[in-house]
Amino acid sequence: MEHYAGLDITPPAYSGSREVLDKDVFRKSIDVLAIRSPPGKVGKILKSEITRKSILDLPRVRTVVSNPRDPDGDRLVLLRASSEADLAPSVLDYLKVEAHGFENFALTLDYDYWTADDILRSFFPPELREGSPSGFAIIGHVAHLNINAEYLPYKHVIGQIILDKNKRIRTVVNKLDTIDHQFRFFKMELIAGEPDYIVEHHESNCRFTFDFTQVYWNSRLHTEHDRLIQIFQPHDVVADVFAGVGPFAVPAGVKGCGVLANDLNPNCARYLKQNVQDNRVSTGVRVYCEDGRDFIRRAVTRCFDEPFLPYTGSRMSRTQEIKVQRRQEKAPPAEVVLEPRRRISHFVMNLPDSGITFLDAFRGILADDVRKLEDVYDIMPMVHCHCFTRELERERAEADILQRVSETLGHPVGDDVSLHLVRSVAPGKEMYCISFRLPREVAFGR
Ligand SMILES: C[S@@+](CC[C@H](N)C(=O)[O-])C[C@H]1O[C@@H](n2cnc3c(N)ncnc32)[C@H](O)[C@@H]1O
Repeated sequence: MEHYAGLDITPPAYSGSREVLDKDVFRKSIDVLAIRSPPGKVGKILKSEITRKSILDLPRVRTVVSNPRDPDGDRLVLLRASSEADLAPSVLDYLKVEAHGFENFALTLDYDYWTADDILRSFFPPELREGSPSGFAIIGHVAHLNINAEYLPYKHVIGQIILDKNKRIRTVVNKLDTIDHQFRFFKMELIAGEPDYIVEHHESNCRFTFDFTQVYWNSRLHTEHDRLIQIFQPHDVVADVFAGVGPFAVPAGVKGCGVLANDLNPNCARYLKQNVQDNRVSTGVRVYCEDGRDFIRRAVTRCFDEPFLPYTGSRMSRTQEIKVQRRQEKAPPAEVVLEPRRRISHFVMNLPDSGITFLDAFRGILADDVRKLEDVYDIMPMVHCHCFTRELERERAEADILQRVSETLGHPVGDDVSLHLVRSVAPGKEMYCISFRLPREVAFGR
């Protein structure tokens, strides 16, 4: 309970219906001490070091109001006090000189004043007050909650409060237990607002549009997306095996990378294409919709046979690119030799549940009798593979992941390897990203 020198600034205990929120119950009148001040002196009183800490300072509440009994006369400056006894002697002495005396003022706080947390705590029966479900993820205009079973009877009220208290939110959904096992998106139920699930979400300075009911999106991964995007150099080619709607692929394209982006979910591929267009990276980002294993096997040939245009430091339109290409074919500039990009520098594999099991697809991807891939792949690609582990202790987690990776590759990973703890996804379950250089023995092996 928050006390302001005798003032009880807490919402009233809820006494209305538990099915439908009765907003009137949250109206509360608080007797506040005020001083009468001539309009010309209000500024001085507000700024005074002596009174500063005694002035009422509540969010969204006006501190200086007109006197209901004398609207054209003195102003009322509201204090953090219910009576003169709450004020320090120095403050009383100062105000006796500067102001025209004290007055009681009935301050009304209502539903609009209280925060979502205040209202939820007041609304729930005492046994549910701790840990009330006010946390949610925001994806575009959608608030996404994961409500615990004991709060489910109140889900519509919870949704209503979140909707009322967050102006950007138009739709509130609760995650249901069922997950689409292949494409990793959750079933959800509408608990308040409009049934509009097509969101426009911003991440890594890019705009993403997608239907939140049909594709995977997790805002908690944004630092992981940014981390890998920072590792990519603008001249790199990146193959994103499980690209979703493009949180790695699109920003990488914006950075200048050539990107082969793939997702087996046709809805992902559809929105990925749209996001590529909306962020104007169509020339650098190519979209595929196939199984990750096939995509890994085809990526090298695709990049070799249809290389990405050289990185020139700027994003170009298709027409500009063609012009540059023609110019280079005719007379490449003597000082800067811009090579078409035929080599994949990074594979990204964010499907933590089963990503490691796809690593066998790398066996022999560079064993090609026709194309001279040894010359192009003087530097081997890095593979960034996300995965889960039940091992919570760092050394054991690393050993567990390394063992599974080596087993599926059929070869130990070399020295160029690092592991990054992405986040704890559940009690006893951590998400890691293992980054390793693809061993030559694996890629060139028959
Ligand atoms: C965990 S999500 C990651 C999406 C995105 N990369 C991100 O970071 O938000 C995994 C993605 O892999 C896709 N997927 C699942 N199985 C696949 C497969 N066999 N081949 C290709 N994509 C697959 C899913 O549709 C989903 O979009």
